[in-house]
Amino acid sequence: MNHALTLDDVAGLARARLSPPVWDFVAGGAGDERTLAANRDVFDRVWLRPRVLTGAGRPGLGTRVLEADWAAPIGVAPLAYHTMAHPEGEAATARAAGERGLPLVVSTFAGTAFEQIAAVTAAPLWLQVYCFRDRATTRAVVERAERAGFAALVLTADTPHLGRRLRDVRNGFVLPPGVAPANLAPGDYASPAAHGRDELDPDLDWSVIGWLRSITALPVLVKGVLTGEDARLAVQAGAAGVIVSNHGGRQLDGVPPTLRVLPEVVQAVAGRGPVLLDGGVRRGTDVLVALALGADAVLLGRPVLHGLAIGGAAGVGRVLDILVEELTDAMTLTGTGSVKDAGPALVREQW
Ligand SMILES: Cc1cc2nc3c(=O)[nH]c(=O)nc-3n(C[C@H](O)[C@H](O)[C@H](O)COP(=O)(O)O)c2cc1C
Ligand SMILES: CCCCC(=O)C(=O)O
Repeated sequence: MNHALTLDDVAGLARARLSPPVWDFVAGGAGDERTLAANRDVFDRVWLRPRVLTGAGRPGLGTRVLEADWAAPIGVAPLAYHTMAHPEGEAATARAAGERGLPLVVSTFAGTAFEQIAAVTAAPLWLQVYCFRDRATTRAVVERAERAGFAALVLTADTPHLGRRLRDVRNGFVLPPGVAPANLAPGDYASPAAHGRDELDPDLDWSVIGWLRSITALPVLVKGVLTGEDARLAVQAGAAGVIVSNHGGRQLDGVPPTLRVLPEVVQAVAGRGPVLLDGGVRRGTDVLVALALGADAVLLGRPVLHGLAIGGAAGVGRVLDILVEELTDAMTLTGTGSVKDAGPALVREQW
């Protein structure tokens, strides 16, 4: 594990550890996986403009999001069933993130009880909310997370139903034995595709933000925003922030890579709350580019499950350490002293 020097190294090791259908469930995207590929390719089309002799010295990576301290502008994206990758699941992830002062967004479909997750980290925990047709189910999940000490809700808005993930269709993917949601009532969750088709509420509109705010005191962020128009509506509806995300290319194939739409979302939100980005972040320079184009922080998805697969909490720790070290390197070598110093002058499109 210690010879893994990049997140791609970790992915390579993880692939050998996971069964092919689980690997495909994690790695795959919707349709032809055009959006999945673009999320990464877009970072290759941007170059950094380093400033020299700035006197910036060793950079400070710390930042504040929703009045909480993060040791770096990097959090863990909501991912269903960490227990698919390692038996200790979200508890292992939370331990690794917590030891590093980094936040974790816990999925509605977490494989570990919220209370167990909260017990092992002092870093911020946010609950990702899937809104079910049965609002009582959603309400129970939200109340449980709030009681466990979670600090914010992240409403996933891009999933009126689960996208067409052809790898899973071809594999007839079902959850491995022993993997189930730990914070939902017992039920038949074996096929994410079937459950995601039948149980999620496809009729949601912006009033759901008001409803969530009526059942909890927690701030609500909206995840899955890809246009300036929706970013504006999110803030108007009472959202505390937005997450620019195409669900890691797993929902509609053909929507743009997140980095491309980040500037229009940042402009629309206009400082009225944090703007986070996920999708394809695999290197410290990717983080720095996202910050330069206006993100307050990024969330990391699949690499976290890769880390779990290769070594539980230690594996996730390795993934987070690599990204933090790479970001430190990139900030040092561009003369960027702090997160807030990263601005548009730092990047240039490929020419
Ligand atoms: C296996 C897997 C499970 C996911 N589960 C959820 C989930 O439960 N809720 C959610 O909002 N997003 C979920 N996502 C999407 C991630 O939060 C995130 O948007 C995406 O993975 C970021 O892209 P990246 O993997 O390229 O870093 C999932 C993604 C993967 C790969
Ligand atoms: C029903 C599980 C949904 C998990 C999810 O959001 C994803 O796989 O992208």
